[in-house]
Amino acid sequence: MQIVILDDAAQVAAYGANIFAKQLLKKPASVLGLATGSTPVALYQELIAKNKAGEISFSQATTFNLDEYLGLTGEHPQSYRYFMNEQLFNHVDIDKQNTHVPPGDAVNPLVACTEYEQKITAAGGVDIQLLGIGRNGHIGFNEPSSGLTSRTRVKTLTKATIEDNARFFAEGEYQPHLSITMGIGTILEAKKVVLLATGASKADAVHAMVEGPLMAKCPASALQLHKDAVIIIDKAAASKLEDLEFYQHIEAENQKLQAHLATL
Ligand SMILES: N[C@@H]1[C@@H](O)[C@H](O)[C@@H](COP(=O)(O)O)O[C@@H]1O
Repeated sequence: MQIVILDDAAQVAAYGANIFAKQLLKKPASVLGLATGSTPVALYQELIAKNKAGEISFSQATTFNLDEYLGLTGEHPQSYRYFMNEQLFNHVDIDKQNTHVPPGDAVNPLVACTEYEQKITAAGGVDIQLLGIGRNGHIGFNEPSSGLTSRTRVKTLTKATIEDNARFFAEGEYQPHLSITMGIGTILEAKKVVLLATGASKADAVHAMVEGPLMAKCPASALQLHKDAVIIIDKAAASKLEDLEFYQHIEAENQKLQAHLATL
C-alpha cells in the first residue's frame, strides 16, 4: 500500500484527480472504476475542471461504478446513476453509452450481477478503481462479513450504512436496504486502486484497513493484498494510524525517487 497523508480534503481530491488525469493521458481509452458518496465529489470537480480546460478527455473512456441501490431506477435522485450523471458525466465529454452503473431496477438482479461482471471483462478489466470507505470499513457496498474473493452480487446494507446514508434521503422517503455491488474480488482485479478518506469519522476504518489484520470484518483490509493500492487520506482520517511518521517518511522518499526517475 502507498499511504499518502495530506493536510486536508482539498489536497486529497487534487492528488487523487492527478492520478486519474495521468491515467487518461497515458491511455485515453482507459476503463475507470468510479465511486459515489460525498468523498469523491471534490475529485470529480477537479476532473471536470481539467476536462473543461482541455487537459484531459473522457471521450474514449469507459466507466464502471462500484454499486447501486437495489429498487431505485436511474432517474431517482438518490440513485447512484443519477449521482454520477449530476456529479461527473453531465459535465465532461464522456459518451454516456460507455458509462455503467449496476442496474438498480433489474428485473432479475442475479442475472444483472453476472452480466455486469461480463461487461467489465469484455471491456478489458478496470484500469484504475476509485474507492471511498465506510465508517465500518466497507468498500462499495461490501459490508463487514463480505467474502474477500466475492464478485458482483446483491448485498444487504448494515444498519450503520443505512443510517450514514439517510442524510441523502428526505424524511419518510423510501430508503433501500439492498444493493448491487462489485465484490471485493472484482475490486481487487482492478490494475490500480485509489482509495480516498477524509475526516475523523473515518480514522478507525483507515486504521483497520492499513494496520489491522486482513479480515472480513474490515472489507477494505483486503486492499492489503493489492499490488498497487494508493490510500490518500487527510490528517484527520490518518489520526489513528500507529506508524504515521513512518508512512510520511516512506512517501517523502517515494517522491524523491519519482523526481529522480523523471530525470532519466
Ligand atoms: N456505497 C458507498 C461507498 O462507496 C462509499 O465509499 C461510502 C462512504 O461515503 P462518504 O464518502 O459519503 O463517506 O458510502 C456509500 O456507502
